Amino acid sequence: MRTAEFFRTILNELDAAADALNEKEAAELVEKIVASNKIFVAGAGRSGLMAKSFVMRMMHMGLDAYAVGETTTPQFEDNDLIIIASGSGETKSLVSMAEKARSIGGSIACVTISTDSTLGKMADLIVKMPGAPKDQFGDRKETIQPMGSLFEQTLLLFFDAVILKFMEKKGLDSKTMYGKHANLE
Ligand SMILES: O=C([C@H](O)CO)[C@H](O)[C@H](O)COP(=O)(O)O
Repeated sequence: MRTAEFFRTILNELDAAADALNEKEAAELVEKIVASNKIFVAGAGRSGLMAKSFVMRMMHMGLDAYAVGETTTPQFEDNDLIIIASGSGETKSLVSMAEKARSIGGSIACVTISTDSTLGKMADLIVKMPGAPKDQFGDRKETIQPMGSLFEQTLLLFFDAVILKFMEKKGLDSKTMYGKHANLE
């Protein structure tokens, strides 16, 4: 297949993913972000990279948002929210993190394919994503892509859509947000 055909196949997979998104869950996540003091986002591997891009845009919107694990990330406290992105919902480091957050008393949101997973069951708020988890266990037909690629792409686009919802709600625009963009690059 030509590269452009693979590209189109990926876009078709993402098109189907958009149709499968749950609007109510997305709206609840936006409300929870608005209501929280600090917002922490966590994920491992490629899911973690998508999580970091979300944190960056939240910072551009003026939110007190952090990626877990950075040297400058502060304490999680009981009025805070942690958003955990995990396709499988079983990544061990994230489960421990959720347990710690639970013991502190803050809220846990989980963006995952696997709502019945350990993380899914621990979460106060779940956003279910379409797609296949990275082990692609069973006879999966959702994607031609390896491992969790479709989930990770969906995550990036979902988070960008959440940013647009937030911007609409708060009357923000790109120009204002660019005022907070790093200028020591
Ligand atoms: O890096 C990853 C891998 O390349 C899968 O495509 C995953 O994002 C990482 O292993 C975390 O997994 P999940 O917690 O199941 O998202």
